[in-house]
Amino acid sequence: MKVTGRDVSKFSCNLKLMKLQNSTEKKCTCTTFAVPVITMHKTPKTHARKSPWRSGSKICNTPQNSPFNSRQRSYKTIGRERGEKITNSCSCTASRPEDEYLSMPWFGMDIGGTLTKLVYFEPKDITPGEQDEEAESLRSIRRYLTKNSAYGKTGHRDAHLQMDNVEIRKRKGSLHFIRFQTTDMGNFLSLAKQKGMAELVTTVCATGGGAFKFENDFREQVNMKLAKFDELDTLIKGILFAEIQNRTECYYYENARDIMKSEKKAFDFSQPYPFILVNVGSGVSILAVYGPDNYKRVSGTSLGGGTFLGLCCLLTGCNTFEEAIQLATKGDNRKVDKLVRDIYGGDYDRFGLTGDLVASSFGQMHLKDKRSSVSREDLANATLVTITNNIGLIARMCALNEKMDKVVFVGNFLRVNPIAMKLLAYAMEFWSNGTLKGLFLEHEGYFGALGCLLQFNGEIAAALNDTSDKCTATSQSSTTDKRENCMSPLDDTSSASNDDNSPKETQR
Ligand SMILES: Nc1ncnc2c1ncn2[C@@H]1O[C@H](COP(=O)(O)OP(=O)(O)O)[C@@H](O)[C@H]1O
Ligand SMILES: CC(C)(COP(=O)(O)O)[C@@H](O)C(=O)NCCC(=O)O
Repeated sequence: MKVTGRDVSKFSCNLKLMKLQNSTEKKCTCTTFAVPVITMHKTPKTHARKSPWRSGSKICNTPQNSPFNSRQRSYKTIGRERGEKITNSCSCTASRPEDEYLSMPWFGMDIGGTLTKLVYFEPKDITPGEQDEEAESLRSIRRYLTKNSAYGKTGHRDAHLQMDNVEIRKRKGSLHFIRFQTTDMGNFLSLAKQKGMAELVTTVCATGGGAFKFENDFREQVNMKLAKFDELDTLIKGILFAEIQNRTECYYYENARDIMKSEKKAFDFSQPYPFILVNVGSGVSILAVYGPDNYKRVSGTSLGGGTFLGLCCLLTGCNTFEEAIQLATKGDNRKVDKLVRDIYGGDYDRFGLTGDLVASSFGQMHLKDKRSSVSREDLANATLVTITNNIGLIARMCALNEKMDKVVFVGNFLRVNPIAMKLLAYAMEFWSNGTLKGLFLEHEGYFGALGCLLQFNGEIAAALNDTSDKCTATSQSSTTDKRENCMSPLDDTSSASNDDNSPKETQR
């Protein structure tokens, strides 16, 4: 699946910079600076674009050894090129990371508990003039990232997820989706250094727990600062952006109640709200989403993708997620689990529990003879079914509690994992008597990184000023009161809809 972009000009997004890395102001003597994102939307379409990634021209007299001078493109130049408002002011400081984001390469990074996800924007509208002026290291990074599909020990580019014809900050290009094991961060940093990234990039937009954990490593090893964004904020922004870009981003399983026959079908997710969002990463976070900047974290469980992989490795001796899934595909959980029929001899009719339902996960494994007859494949399958059913159950309870009828599952646990997706689709539909729908998204685990990259999108940031969403708070809680718990204060419209908990559609 290669994705060709749709018009995203109406997309609005409100990412919050969690903590500005460079809190010490770097004084400069410049007299002008560009207001980088605020006025982007006022740029006339006809405005001539010049080379946006030329490096070297300086405006701020920052110290020689500062990462803000030689590696950064002039703010003034950037502003003029992009038609941004040039403000006469002496208050220019180099402490605003948003200024630095303007220079290419553009990345968004989600450093998760298991995998690091990197989304890279490759400009495709480079003019010959720009090409001449482009720094060689920038060109070679672009070539390296886009021509290869494997990097270092564990890096992979998911070429099938590439998004073409995407417009970000008035640049047309492609988005590339790259992942590597978070445990391989040391190698990634060495590679980044070796490829000259450290000379070009001063600030990386990052999310996920690793944005905090590895902050010092980035600074010390490659002299890069991390501009940190909340992983749940960026997750939602990334999802909304991908949905707008890609008509077939969202899908469901038709005939979900018959797992053998259920089939993937596109779902129109253009009117998404409200919905339950289940992010199955190493662990699981469950959100109730009411609007682009209006959500709360309603639940979570530590029994997630990491649990599946960990238990599978323990039980089967496998070493990779792909191997675990392959084993699970060939196995049969019924040899491991205790079914209703193993206990009742058939169905438990009174409460609608059919005989083939799992009554007790791994419930046969206390018996020596049963233990000796199960295969690695059966154990892998039972592990997958156990973890997936548990996630499905919690998600369904959350949907019931929030009175929502759509449950969107994301996260890399679903990667190459149709068994889990079909089981989740089944669980949503069957246990709700058809009132709940399980939905899935093609870019599975990349939304956090994508949401981070969208910081580069001038239109989106500019839309912040116009949008009726007035959510600005950054606190997060997991209590059940929506008002207290909401990530952002609600404006009148959204609070009205919030009072009514019914799963009605909210216009985007
Ligand atoms: N190549 C892989 N290596 C390790 N885990 C993988 C891989 N592909 C999918 N997974 C699954 O995805 C989970 C991580 O999902 P992800 O959304 O990236 O979460 P996190 O942000 O916590 O790393 C793993 O726990 C595992 O179940
Ligand atoms: C701590 C996390 C948000 C980290 O995200 P992840 O890297 O797992 O995607 C997630 O693992 C989680 O929500 N765990 C469950 C915690 C709980 O509610 O019990």
